[in-house]
Amino acid sequence: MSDTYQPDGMTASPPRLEVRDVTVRFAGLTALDAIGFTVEPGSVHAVIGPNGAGKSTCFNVLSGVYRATAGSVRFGEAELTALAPHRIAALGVARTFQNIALSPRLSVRDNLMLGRHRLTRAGFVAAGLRLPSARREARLHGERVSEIAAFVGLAGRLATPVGLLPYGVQKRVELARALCMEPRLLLLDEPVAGMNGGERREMAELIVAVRESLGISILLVEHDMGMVMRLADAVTVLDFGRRIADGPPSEVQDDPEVIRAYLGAAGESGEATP
Ligand SMILES: Nc1ncnc2c1ncn2[C@@H]1O[C@H](COP(=O)(O)OP(=O)(O)OP(=O)(O)O)[C@@H](O)[C@H]1O
Repeated sequence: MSDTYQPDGMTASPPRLEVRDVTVRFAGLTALDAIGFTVEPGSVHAVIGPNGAGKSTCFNVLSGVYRATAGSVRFGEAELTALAPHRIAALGVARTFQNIALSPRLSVRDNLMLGRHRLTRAGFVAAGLRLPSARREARLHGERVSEIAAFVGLAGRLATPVGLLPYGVQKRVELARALCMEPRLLLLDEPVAGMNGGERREMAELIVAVRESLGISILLVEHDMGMVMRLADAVTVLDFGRRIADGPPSEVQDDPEVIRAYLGAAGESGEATP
């Protein structure tokens, strides 16, 4: 991994994310029931819970895809609950998806350039006419893309169409694309789902590198308990839309209610316990 990539000036110290009393109801079903937690600046915070606990709903509220029925989400001074996804992204909140959301026919470089879209100042017409200002801007974005690709270990793959890459590498491209938005808070939705052991270890190392080298706050939803316990500074546990535990991993994993929730889920679905 390269050490030349640094966050831009805006990312020097990320704001605190404060989720307070957030409720989401879907036609009679309460997917989130007045949940709250705080992501401290520069920390790795995990949201875990059995299937259907409300983890994805929580992510969708934070990124503006779902509107909360009640409650507030503050990112520094900004209230996120009333904002559209592109406005939230503009504040420096970037996300990856559970299922890869890249353009498989485009090269890694082109996918990463799409990640820089919100930072592009040259208008559509200037870019289309290839005016000098637009060319200069494209060159700077291209250099930044190269730095970020090197940071995540993709320098040699920039010209490769994403669809030809192994799954674990595609997940790294997704993370790189999110970094291309120069985020201050990164939302990672099951970053190691579907990966083999080696790919999981590499992704875990990359997440640590992002936190340590860039100081970006990271909020992740993850089923791999071993990874959560090793990586996270703090863990929030959801079950049936309620917050049942919140704290450092060492405390949360011994919490009787957490053990009960996971044992119950394992009894129904055969999933691993924490
Ligand atoms: N758009 C929606 N419309 C109706 N119900 C929904 C919607 N999205 C989620 N739900 C319901 O809300 C509850 C929480 O779902 P959610 O996907 O947030 O859980 P999860 O913890 O992410 O689960 P998993 O681990 O399986 O991804 C579930 O009962 C789900 O069926």
